[in-house]
Amino acid sequence: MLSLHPDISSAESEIHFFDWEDQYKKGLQWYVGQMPFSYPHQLTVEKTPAYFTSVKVPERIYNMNSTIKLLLILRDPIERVLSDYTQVFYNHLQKNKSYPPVEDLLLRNGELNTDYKAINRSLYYSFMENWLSYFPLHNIHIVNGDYLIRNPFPEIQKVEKFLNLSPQINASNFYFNRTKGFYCLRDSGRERCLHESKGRAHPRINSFLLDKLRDYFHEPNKKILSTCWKDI
Ligand SMILES: Nc1ncnc2c1ncn2[C@@H]1O[C@H](COP(=O)(O)OS(=O)(=O)O)[C@@H](OP(=O)(O)O)[C@H]1O
Repeated sequence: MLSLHPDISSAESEIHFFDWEDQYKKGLQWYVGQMPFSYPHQLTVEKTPAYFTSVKVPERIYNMNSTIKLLLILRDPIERVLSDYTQVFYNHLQKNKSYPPVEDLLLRNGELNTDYKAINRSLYYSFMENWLSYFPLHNIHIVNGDYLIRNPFPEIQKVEKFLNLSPQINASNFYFNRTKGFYCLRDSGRERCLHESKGRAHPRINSFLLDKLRDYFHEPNKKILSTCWKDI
């Protein structure tokens, strides 16, 4: 979930991007609890994926700024489950710890293990309801994460429009990197892909588990699509 301070969003705004996770990795923990200062011409963006599923965060953000603009990237919930699993798997691997195969975690006695956190976190509508009790839908822009992977430019154009920014990014800012298997950014001759931990191959799952996941997410998917994502 990205939060944006809208009071300074104008065509002249420059984006000031702040990533708590990144600050943590760089060891700059003293920033925690305190947003960095930004200049009046800067549009401040903060990115914290864990906000979306937090029960307390919507109210806290509302109390800070009730007209804030929110960006939410959602992808096929099954892909999100597998992405979540893959991240945790590699985190364990880095610490030389083992992690069970995906089927062992997602299935219990032949049924979907709905207690597995990654499954719960993919029930988008259940979290969205809480956000919508504080923020109007028109202040939340949902980015289709699967489209973003396949063809990022149109998705970024929609984001610029939502933020009332004059178009600053164009199609030539993206190029497909065959080695990475994803689009990467090109700006003033400089090329940059997302970190190597993003875009790792997901485990292949058997059709039994896939069907269970499809069944489970069928109704919640319909709900989020019909209430929040009508233009897709
Ligand atoms: N251009 C490009 N390059 C690499 N990866 C891309 C790109 N665009 C979208 N993605 C998808 O973003 C997923 C990682 O985002 P995360 O949600 O894990 O990021 S974070 O939680 O905000 O840190 C990541 O998920 P995984 O594939 O599971 O790693 C990617 O599929």
